[in-house]
Amino acid sequence: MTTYTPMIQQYLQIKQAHKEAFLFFRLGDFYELFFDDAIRASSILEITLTSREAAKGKERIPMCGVPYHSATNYIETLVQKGYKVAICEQVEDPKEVKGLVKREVVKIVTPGTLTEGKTVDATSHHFIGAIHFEATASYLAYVDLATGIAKCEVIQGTKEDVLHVADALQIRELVLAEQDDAFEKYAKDRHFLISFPTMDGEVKPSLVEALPKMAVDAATLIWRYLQETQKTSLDHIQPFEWVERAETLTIDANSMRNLELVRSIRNNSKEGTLYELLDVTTTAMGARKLKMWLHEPLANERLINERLDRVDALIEAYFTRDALKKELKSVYDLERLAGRIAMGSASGRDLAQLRDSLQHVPAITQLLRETEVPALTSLAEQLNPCIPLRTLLEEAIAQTPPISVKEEGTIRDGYDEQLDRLRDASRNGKTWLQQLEREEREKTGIKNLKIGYNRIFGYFIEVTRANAALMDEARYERKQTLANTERFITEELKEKEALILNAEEQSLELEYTLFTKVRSESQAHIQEVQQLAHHLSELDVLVAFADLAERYHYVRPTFHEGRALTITNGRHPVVEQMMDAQLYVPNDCELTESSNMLLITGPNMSGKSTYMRQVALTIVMAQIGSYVPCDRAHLPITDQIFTRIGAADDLASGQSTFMMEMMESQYAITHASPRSLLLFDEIGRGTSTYDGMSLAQAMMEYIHDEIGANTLFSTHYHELTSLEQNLSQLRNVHVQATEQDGDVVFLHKVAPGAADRSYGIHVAKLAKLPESILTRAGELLTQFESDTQSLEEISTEQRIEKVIQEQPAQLSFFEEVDKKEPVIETKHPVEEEIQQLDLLNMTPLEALQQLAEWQKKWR
Ligand SMILES: Nc1ncnc2c1ncn2[C@@H]1O[C@H](COP(=O)(O)OP(=O)(O)OP(=O)(O)O)[C@@H](O)[C@H]1O
Repeated sequence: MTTYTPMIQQYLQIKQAHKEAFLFFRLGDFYELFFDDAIRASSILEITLTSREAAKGKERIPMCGVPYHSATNYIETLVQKGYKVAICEQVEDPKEVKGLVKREVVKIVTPGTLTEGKTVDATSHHFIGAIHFEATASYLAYVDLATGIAKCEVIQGTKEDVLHVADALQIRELVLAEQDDAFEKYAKDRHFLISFPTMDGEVKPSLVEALPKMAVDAATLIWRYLQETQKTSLDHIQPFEWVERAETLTIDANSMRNLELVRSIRNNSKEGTLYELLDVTTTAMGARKLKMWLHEPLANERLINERLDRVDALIEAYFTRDALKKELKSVYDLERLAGRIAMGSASGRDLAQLRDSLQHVPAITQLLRETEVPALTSLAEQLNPCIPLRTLLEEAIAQTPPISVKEEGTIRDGYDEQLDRLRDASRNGKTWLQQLEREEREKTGIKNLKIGYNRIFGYFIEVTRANAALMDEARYERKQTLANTERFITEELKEKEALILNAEEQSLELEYTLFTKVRSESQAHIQEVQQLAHHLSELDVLVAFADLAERYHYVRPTFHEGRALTITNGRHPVVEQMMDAQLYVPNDCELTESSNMLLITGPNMSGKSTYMRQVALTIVMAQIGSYVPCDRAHLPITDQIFTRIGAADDLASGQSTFMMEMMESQYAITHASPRSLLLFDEIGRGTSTYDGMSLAQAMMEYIHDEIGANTLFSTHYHELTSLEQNLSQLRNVHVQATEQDGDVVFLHKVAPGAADRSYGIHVAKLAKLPESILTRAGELLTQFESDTQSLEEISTEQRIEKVIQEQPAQLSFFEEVDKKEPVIETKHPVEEEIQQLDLLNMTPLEALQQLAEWQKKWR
C-alpha cells in the first residue's frame, strides 16, 4: 500500500470501509472510481474506462469518472440496478490546505434509501425495511425516508412469511441484525437486497413509544442503518406507527397482484389497476395516501364509517368540493418538502413552495367550516395553519427564488439589514456602470462602446478594432486585443470594480448563511407540517372518492357483524370503465350465514374471473372508505383476502405455473380465518384432469369443514358441481351463455345452478383457429361425449377410480403392457399418418423433417 501515491492510499483506506458500495471519490469537478469499481461501473454506466498512474514506476490502475454536476443520474442508474453508492466528498477547501485535502463519505445511497431522481415516483412510498426475528414471530419495521413515514408490525409464522408482507409493501431492501444464510438466499431469490448496519446506537425513544418491546429492536435496526447511510439529521422520521393487523384488511402480495390493486399483472404498471381508476386525487400526497390505503384497507367499522361520513358530506357539498380541489391544486408535496428540510437538501424554491402551500390552509379550513357538517368541520379543526413557520418563510424567502441556493435572490429584500446594504452597493454599482457606459460613449463618440465583464480581467471597456484609434491612450489603458475588438480599462473603473465585486461576493455569502439559518429554523416545525400533510392528503383522497361516487354512481356500503354478504347489481369498477359502461352486465352476489361458498361454472370468457374479482374489489373499496360499484352492498368486515387467480407465471423466481398455484393455495389455506374472503379461480387446471379435480375437491372440502371463510370457487370441472349435495355451505351458480347460429353469445349473467355445457370450441372459433382444427375438435368432442355418457350417472370418486383402472390401457401404445391386463386396441395418430404418407411425392428433406416431427411427438 505504501507504494501508492498519498491520494490513492487515501482512496484505498476509505474504500476498505465501504466494500459493498461503489465509491464515488470526489476529485475537483469529478467523481472518480478506481480499480474494480471502475471496471464494473464503466460497463454498467457505459462510460469510458481509462487508467492513471497510481505510483511511480507502478503499472497504471483502472479509472473512470463522471462530472459532479451530472452525477445524480449515474448514481440513480446504479442504485436502481440494485447497487449501493458511497459518495465521498472533499471536506476541506483545497485553496486553504497544503497537500492532500481531507475526504469523507458523506452519504451512502442504497435502493431502499433513494429519495430523489427522475425514476423516483413521488406518488408512491418507497419503504426500506428491517426485520427482527423471534422464535415464532418476526417484527418488520419500515420507513419511507423521503416522507418520514415509519411503521412497524408483527408477522406470525415462518421467517419467509415476512417476505410476503414486505413484497406487498414493495420493499426492496431489508436490513438484518446478523447473517442468516438460508433466509438471505430465500430473500435474494425473491429480489430483495439484504443489508447489515455496522454502527451501534439507540433509536430516539420518542419514535418508538407506540411499539411493543420486541418491535423496538426492528426499529433500532433500521434507525442505525439510516444513520449510517444518511449521515444527516433525520428529524423528519415520524414516530413508528404500530400496525395492528386486527384493525386492517390484510391482502398478501400475490392477491394484490391478482386483483390488480396497484400494479397490473401484465406489466407491473399502474395501467388498468384499481389505483389508476381511483386516483383522481389532486396532490402527490393524496395519490400516495390512496396507495397506502389500498395496501392497508381498514377492518374497523367505526373508522371506515368515519371516512364514509366525510365522503357522504363531500358528495352533498358539490361547490365546496370544487373549491377545495382548486385550493389543493396549489398545495405542494408537504411531506417530501419536510423531508428535504430535515436532511438539509431543501432549496430556496422548496421553502417558497412550503410557504405558498401554507398560505392556502386558511381557505381550506374556512371551506370545511362553512359546510357546518360535523364530519367536515371536525376535519377543519385538525388543520394546523403553522402560522409561525409561514410568517418566517413569508418574511425571509423571496417570491421566486432561483433553483440554486448559491445564486442571488433567495432571501427577500428587507429581511436582513446587512444584506440589504451589500445588495445596494452591488446594485448601485451596476447602475453606476450603466451610467459610465453612457458617459464614455459621449466622451469618445463611439456609439457601440460597451462595458463588459469577464472573470480574468474583471470589468472593461470594449470597442471595435476600427474605433480603437479613437481611444486616448493617456486615459484608457489597453488590456486585451481580440479578433475584432479591443478592451481597455481606466483607473476609475478599477476602483469601482473592487467595490462592486466585493459587495457581490459578500452578499452571496451572507445570503447563503441566512438561507441555511432559515432552513434550520424551519426544521423545528417539521412535525406540524407532517401532521398537516397527513390531514390534507386524507382530505384529498376523500374528495376524490366523492367525485368518483358521483361520476360512476357508486353507493355507500353498510356493514354488519356477521359474515353474510349481499351485493346487488355489482360491477367490476375497472372492467366497467374499460368498456362501454352501458354494456356491462351487473350481477348480484349473495353469501349467507348458512351458504357462504359459491362454485361458479360457465364457459371460458363468460366472466367468471371478472365476477369473482368484482366481489373482492367491492370489499376493498368499501374498507378503504370509498363508495362501491353496485346498487346495494351490505357487507361483513373482512380480515384477509386471498386469491388464486390467473396464470401469471412467476418466471423471475423460476416457479412453474402449477407450483405457483399450489404455493398460493397453501398460503391462503394456512392463513385464512372464518372472516376472510377466498377466491379460487380454476384450481388444479395446471395439472392432469384427475389430479386437478381431486385437488380442487379436497381444497373445497377443507375450506368448508375447517375454515368456513366466504369463498368463491370457479371451475371447468363440471364433475365438481355434484359437491353441492355433500357440502351444505356450497351452492352452484353459473355464468350464462347461449348459442345463436352456431356461435356462442355470452350473457355475462350469473344465475343459480351449474352450467350445462362449456362452449370451449365456440370460444376457439372466436379466436379464429383454422376451420379444419375446429371441425376435428367438434368430431372428437362428440366421440368423447358418447364415451363418457355412461359415466354421467356415477359420482366423481367412482369415476376417478374407473379412469385410474383404465390408465394402463391408455398407455399401451408406448409401453410394454403386462400381458395379463386387457389391451384395448387404439390407433396412434402417427400410425395413421404413416399409412397416408405420399412417399413418391416427397423430397428426402421433407421425409427427414416428417421423421423429426414424429420423433418429437413420440418423445
Ligand atoms: N358482467 C360483465 N358484463 C359485460 N362484460 C363482461 C362481464 N364480465 C366479463 N365481461 C367480459 O368478458 C371478458 C372475459 O371475462 P373473464 O375473464 O372474467 O371470463 P372467464 O369466464 O373467467 O374466462 P376463462 O374461463 O377463460 O378464464 C372480460 O374481459 C370482459 O370483457
